[in-house]
Amino acid sequence: MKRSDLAVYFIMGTENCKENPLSVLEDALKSGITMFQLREKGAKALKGEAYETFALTCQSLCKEYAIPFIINDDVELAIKINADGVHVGQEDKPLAQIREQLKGKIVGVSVHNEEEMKLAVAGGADYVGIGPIYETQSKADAKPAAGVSFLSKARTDYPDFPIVGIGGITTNNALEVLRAGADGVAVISAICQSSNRGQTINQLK
Ligand SMILES: C=C1C=NC(C(F)(F)F)=NC1=N
Repeated sequence: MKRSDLAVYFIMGTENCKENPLSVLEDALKSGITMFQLREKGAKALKGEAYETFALTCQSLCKEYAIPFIINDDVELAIKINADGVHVGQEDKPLAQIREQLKGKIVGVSVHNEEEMKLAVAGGADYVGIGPIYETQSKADAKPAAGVSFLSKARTDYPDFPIVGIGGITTNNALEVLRAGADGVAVISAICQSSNRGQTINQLK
């Protein structure tokens, strides 16, 4: 994984799209996203066979565009379908165990403070997600918007570590996140709901 892979990190699940999620993903891939995370959450989340089939279809679309395909939380599925990696939160399995299970794959970790950042870096994470930077519509149990202050601090403490900002990021505030030191921005709604994804994605870079 290169730091530039984090430039426009699209995250999506079936709950985030009104249109067909696969056509949204293909349009986003055509429009220049640099990384994709399948984050299947919510009351109507796909489960079992349907979830795996959907994941495999997303994976093959990403492969067509040579874009890293990341699974949120589900380490077992990521291993089973040989995804390019996983993104995990603080509540998931110990990072050391995930790192062991996914040697050579991308392991991303959500961090919210200096202690979590220190543990993620020491534990072998390939990148960290910091947020929510702004108010988010996409995560029901999100912590309050933190702004860019912790992101700036993390960049100061870890000048060369891959960091992506997440939470309420749009074409209107992405630049602030990058100026604060993020390698890129993770986006759900701004891309899912865009009427011109090519333009939106260019304005996030
Ligand atoms: C809760 C999350 C926090 N950060 C990220 C990412 F942007 F990928 F780092 N993904 C998530 N699912």
